[in-house]
Amino acid sequence: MNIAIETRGLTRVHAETRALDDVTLQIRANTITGLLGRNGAGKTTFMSLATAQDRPTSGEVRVFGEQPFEHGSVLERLCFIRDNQRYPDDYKLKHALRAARIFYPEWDQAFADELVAMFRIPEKTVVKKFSRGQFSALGIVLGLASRAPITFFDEPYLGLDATARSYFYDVLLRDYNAHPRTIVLSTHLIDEMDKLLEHVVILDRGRVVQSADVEDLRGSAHQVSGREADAERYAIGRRVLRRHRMGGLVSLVIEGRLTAEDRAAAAAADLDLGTVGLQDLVAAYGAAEPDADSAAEPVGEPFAGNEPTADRAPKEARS
Ligand SMILES: Nc1ncnc2c1ncn2[C@@H]1O[C@H](COP(=O)(O)OP(=O)(O)OP(=O)(O)O)[C@@H](O)[C@H]1O
Repeated sequence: MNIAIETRGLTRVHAETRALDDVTLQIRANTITGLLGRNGAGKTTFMSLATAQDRPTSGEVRVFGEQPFEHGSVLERLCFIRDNQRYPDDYKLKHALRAARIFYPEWDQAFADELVAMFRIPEKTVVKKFSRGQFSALGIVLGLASRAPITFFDEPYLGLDATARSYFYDVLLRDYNAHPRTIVLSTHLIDEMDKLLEHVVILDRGRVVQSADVEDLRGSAHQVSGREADAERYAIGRRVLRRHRMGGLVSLVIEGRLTAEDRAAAAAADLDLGTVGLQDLVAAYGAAEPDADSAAEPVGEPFAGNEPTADRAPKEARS
């Protein structure tokens, strides 16, 4: 397996906050990996450390086998598009493109021009006067046209309208297929990006609670719904990741692959079985706050007592 990024015990502490806490993981080369997790989970911190924009408190990060800090040959292969990127006051589109052309060895100007036209990025306005969506679009142009071997996007869609977001997902996939490379992106729009992601790393309060291929994750749980008493009986002895209650009905996200016995048990109890969406799985693994309120958890009510813990987390997350 070709590894692009590897961390061991990576930790970043700010005063009282463990922004990243003993993170050991690997990100495969030539995959699109989603960094998922609630606000403050440590996603930006992870990207800042991997791109040498910040230093770990302890532990280490290796990018293409090297420590990135002050390692020019590694840094020139990285592109980090931050959601709050700063540009010089007088910078216009052409200045940002010119700087990118100098900085990124694989820069594709024709592709950048195509993207600028599609996103309708203004040429005469200084970047600091851009709308939020135009600002994000500029980041996307720089990130994609850089063709950097590893490109990090930190919530690249902020302010983009639905048409522009859909265009971004399409063009990202098209360009990634034509020019395979490693893409790491943080997102809260899990349902929208579901089809883009091959691997996900779910962070919660600075720790990795899941690092898995999306296909494996999808198969790692199932959903059962029906009358509450019947569903709860089915759940006895199984680990319930999420509960959604609707009147006398309940829908449970249950850890574990569906077996023939599960199907028989569900059919006997007149329960419906279904697959679990990535959003629900992430909520189950990455946002399982026992007392999170329902407004913060629109997909359902987390089940107290079933919060993922280190001994329940998968092997890779624990190692
Ligand atoms: N420079 C800093 N000083 C103090 N605390 C910080 C600093 N940078 C990050 N933190 C804290 O570290 C934690 C992780 O922050 P981080 O920005 O990595 O989260 P995130 O997952 O990217 O969040 P979001 O989804 O809201 O962007 C947060 O609690 C944040 O307040």
